[in-house]
Amino acid sequence: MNTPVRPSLPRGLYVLCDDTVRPELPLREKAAGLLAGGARVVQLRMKRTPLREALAAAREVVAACRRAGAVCLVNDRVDLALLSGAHGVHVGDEDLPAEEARALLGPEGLVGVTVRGLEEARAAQAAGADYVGLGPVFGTTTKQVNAPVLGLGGFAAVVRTSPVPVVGIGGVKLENIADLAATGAHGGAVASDILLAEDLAERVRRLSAAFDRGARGTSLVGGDV
Ligand SMILES: Cc1ncc(COP(=O)(O)OP(=O)(O)O)c(N)n1
Ligand SMILES: Cc1nc(C(=O)O)sc1CCOP(=O)(O)O
Ligand SMILES: [Mg+2]
Repeated sequence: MNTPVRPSLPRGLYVLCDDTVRPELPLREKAAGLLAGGARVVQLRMKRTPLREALAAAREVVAACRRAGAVCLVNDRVDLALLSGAHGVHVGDEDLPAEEARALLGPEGLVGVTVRGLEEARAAQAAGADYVGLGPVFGTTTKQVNAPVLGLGGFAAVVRTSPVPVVGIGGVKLENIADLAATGAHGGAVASDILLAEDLAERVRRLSAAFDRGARGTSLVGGDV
């Protein structure tokens, strides 16, 4: 009998396909732009889309991601992740607990968990998380976050000792993603810096390249990004 294999979370740029940023642009068009730019990880974050529309959007975006070979995670909703055939889910304090998300998804689903520090990262691992989203690394206007800004130093300190891969989130942009990657972060999650760009695909390309450069230790601080 074959053991189900859980996909691994690709390292690098992690994009939020978000309905709160530039809400007039449909999610499927956002996803098309992100995938055209080579996005390898897409999180579908739907905060204002009615449930049935959200299910339809999830099915469309997951199918597009699968055709492009990208990993698609649904934010908050394990039910939508299961119904749409997504690769997994991302949950935080206001969502199902990580243990329950893991139980519902089974061993083959990816589970990401929001954390604010090292102790929470350890707890997330014990609860079955594959990775943690740690933030806010920088200030963000996309969401009101009730937690202090970590800054690059605070973020790096958690990355160094976290038992699970860490994706940085909150105010991650072209001018700071290489430095974020240079801390050893597994990924950099970006919403507004991409979704507000005129050319989403081009912004994805530039952010991915900057992350990869930073991860290789060749970040040019203040240089050509
Ligand atoms: C990669 C990643 N990290 C953190 C979050 C935040 O999740 P959560 O705390 O559940 O807040 P909402 O996104 O649901 O507002 C995330 N979405 N992605
Ligand atoms: C959805 C989200 N969660 C955060 C957290 O710290 O938990 S920060 C954030 C917003 C990310 O958007 P942007 O890239 O536009 O700053
Ligand atoms: Mg959530």
